[in-house]
Amino acid sequence: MLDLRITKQLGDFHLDVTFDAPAGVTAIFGRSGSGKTSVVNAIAGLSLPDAGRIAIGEQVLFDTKNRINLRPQKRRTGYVFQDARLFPHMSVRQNLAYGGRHDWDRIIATLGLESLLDRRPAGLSGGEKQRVALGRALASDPQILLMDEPLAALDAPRKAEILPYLERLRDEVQIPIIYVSHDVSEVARLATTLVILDAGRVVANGPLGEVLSQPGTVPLLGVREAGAVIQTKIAGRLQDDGLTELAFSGGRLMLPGQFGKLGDRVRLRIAAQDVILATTRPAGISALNVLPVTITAMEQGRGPGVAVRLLAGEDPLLARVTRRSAQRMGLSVGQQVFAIIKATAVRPEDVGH
Ligand SMILES: Nc1ncnc2c1ncn2[C@@H]1O[C@H](COP(=O)(O)OP(=O)(O)OP(=O)(O)O)[C@@H](O)[C@H]1O
Repeated sequence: MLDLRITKQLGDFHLDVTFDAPAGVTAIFGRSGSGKTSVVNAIAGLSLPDAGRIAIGEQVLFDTKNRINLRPQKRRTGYVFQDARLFPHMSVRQNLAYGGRHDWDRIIATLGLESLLDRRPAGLSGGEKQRVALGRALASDPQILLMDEPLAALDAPRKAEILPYLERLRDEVQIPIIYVSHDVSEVARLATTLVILDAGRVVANGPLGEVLSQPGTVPLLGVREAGAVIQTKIAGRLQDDGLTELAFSGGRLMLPGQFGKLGDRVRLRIAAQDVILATTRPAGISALNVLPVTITAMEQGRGPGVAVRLLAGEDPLLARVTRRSAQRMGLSVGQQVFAIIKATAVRPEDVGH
């Protein structure tokens, strides 16, 4: 567990950040200039906070009160940057060995590096280079992995290619992974914990599903990007229709596509704008997914929209409706309504594991 509490003045910019990061992926999300890189650099020891404390488990990396400031080399951090920064004259095998020899075979298997070992970085795709950079960072046996926008330089197909490796890594390694990103769909796919920064401060922080379903996050994520993430399991297949049935605490959803075997876990992001609300169970509509839900919070935005937090079973969902609709329907907290999710609204990149 990372335990961080720091302040730093950078010109006119004041950074004042406190959060904990358990094992798994803690995504630090925020728009450009919100302070994400400054936080990661403080963990790595590349920049010195004015005050605060940074500890990983029992080990204190930095503490102004007790005058502790471990040098970067002593912090055992694995750092992966936006560009892979591999040594061009070395093979993949040599690049990995430069990191170290820790858990070598498992790292190679987890990141699918077997077939790349004898190649040089110049011959690798952007996604392959990042996998090697990640392997090199892990081979040094870090106690924390820091990833600063590792996919930002990749095009959509390369991103789609590398995301399953990152999902596997998240589920296999025991150390905290700090993942900086300004891409909501990436965060929704990977994060266990989400920290949202705005102008140098933490404005939301907690388990991913909880944070993403808070109506207050809508303006921070953007109205089109806002939406909840739910964990489901594959419960069935309708072969003829090409539909998969996913079960979660709130009921069952039918989605087009194949997402794995029966019983596999599937993580699904449902954009707030793709959820329609009805006060009575609708009949005669084409949408396949109608879930009984309870309204648990509502928040009016600056524009014409109202963000509505819903509970489907034990899982929170988020819907965005116009203020006019909310008034006309008489929506209020505690009310039982129906959420309608169009089967084709969930994009392939919003389905993960
Ligand atoms: N050495 C410095 N002196 C003055 N201001 C700085 C310095 N370093 C960073 N800043 C300012 O601090 C703010 C936060 O920068 P930081 O790079 O941490 O943000 P970020 O969220 O990582 O942004 P991006 O996504 O664009 O990388 C910015 O406004 C930046 O201009």
